[in-house]
Amino acid sequence: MPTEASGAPGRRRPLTRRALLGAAGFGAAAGGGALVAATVRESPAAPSGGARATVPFHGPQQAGILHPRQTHAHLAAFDFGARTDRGRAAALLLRWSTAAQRLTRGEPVGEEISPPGSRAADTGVALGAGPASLTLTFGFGASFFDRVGLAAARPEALAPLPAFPDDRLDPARGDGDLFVQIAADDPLVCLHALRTVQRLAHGEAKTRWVMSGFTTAPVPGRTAPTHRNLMGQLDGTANPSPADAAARDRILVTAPGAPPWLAGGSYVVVRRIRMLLDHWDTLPQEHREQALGRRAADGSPLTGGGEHTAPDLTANRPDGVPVIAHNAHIRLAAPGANGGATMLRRGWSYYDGLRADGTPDAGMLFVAWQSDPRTGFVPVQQRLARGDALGRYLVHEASSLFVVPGGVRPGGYVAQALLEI
Ligand SMILES: C=CC1=C(C)c2cc3[nH]c(cc4nc(cc5[nH]c(cc1n2)c(C)c5CCC(=O)O)C(CCC(=O)O)=C4C)c(C)c3C=C
Ligand SMILES: [Fe+2]
Repeated sequence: MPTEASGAPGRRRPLTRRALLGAAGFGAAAGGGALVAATVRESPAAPSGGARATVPFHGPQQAGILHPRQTHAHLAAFDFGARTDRGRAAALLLRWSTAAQRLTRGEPVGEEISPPGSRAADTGVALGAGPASLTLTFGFGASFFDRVGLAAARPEALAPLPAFPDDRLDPARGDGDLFVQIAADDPLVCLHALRTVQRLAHGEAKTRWVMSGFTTAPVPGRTAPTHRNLMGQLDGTANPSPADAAARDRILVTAPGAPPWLAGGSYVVVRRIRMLLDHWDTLPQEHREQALGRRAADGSPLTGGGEHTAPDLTANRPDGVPVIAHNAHIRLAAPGANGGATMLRRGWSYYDGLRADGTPDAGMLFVAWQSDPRTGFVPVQQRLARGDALGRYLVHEASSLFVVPGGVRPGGYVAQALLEI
């Protein structure tokens, strides 16, 4: 077990890196110097493609936001234990950052950064399989700031999401002090990273929930193809392009007044949205396409063109009825209908077997990134919840909002500028 906490939970006190490296539950196990050396060691040349492909952990943004979606993901939230304080939280984030750096290079995470009492370091389950574009992306729930004694630093945009009509949320599968999104193009690499993150949280934070998702494997020769969700729709067509600077400003926190720890960060909404697939699958194709406003085969809008042709929301049929229905999903969700609301939707499908009633427990792990949820997700979901034709076949079962700090520089750790102020 870790030694006693270095301060009472919530107590605010100056925190130097030296103090951090001596913090309980970390320094005792690792020895600060060895760990710092490990965090600054530079990566070997990145191999390219498939299992050997790497996405650097360090950079101006955390990896896993703008990078094309990998095929496997675990989304997990953690709650701190009773003894947590700012120093212990910083030590955990240093452990996690060190592990993330190593895992994303395909290197083992050795015993030397394990907290005392945690289970054995690495069973080798993913040996030789990765890093397969592994990314680990860390975030904080609103409760994080209270738990570490930094309530005054909690961003206003991290206010709880409003209640939406017809939400059927399970609190045990939402929120949490800490969040991690782990994604990779190999399922063993992905699970190994989750198990490592859990191991390194030992004595400090407990897993609150985990949700696991998947999408189609990349098609050779096609770059970042739109994926099909479990309703059979091409999903992601109208996403903002991370290559577009104006769009990036709506995905990442780039405002000059943002606190340093948040610069280049983002806010992520995570929702478990079950699909009533047994019902949906029996509907005539025309009805399914009307509910969305796009054709199933190629994702083109019902007003014509190809997948990336802009929908004509003013077009009417000869009888005066709009070609894209008043309650079609893409009409209600469009930025133009929601004050310009923009978000990068980057979710995964899930299948968790059958429910007690024999229907599939399947749907979408909706993951949306934005610079401010109050002008991103919230207005869009408010509109969708009032009458989206697709919504009849969906049940929102879990919901979370996390703030995701900016990127990590070599030798640093996630949210260092917040935790060492
Ligand atoms: C609040 C935000 C949104 C939720 C929740 C949401 C759920 C959801 N969406 C689909 C399938 C599709 N959505 C599509 C487009 C689309 N969806 C949103 C927002 C939410 N969706 C936006 C902003 C847009 C883009 C609108 C536009 O500008 O045209 C599409 C069309 C293809 C695409 O652009 O991605 C599909 C398909 C499901 C199945 C779902 C819940 C499970
Ligand atoms: Fe959508």
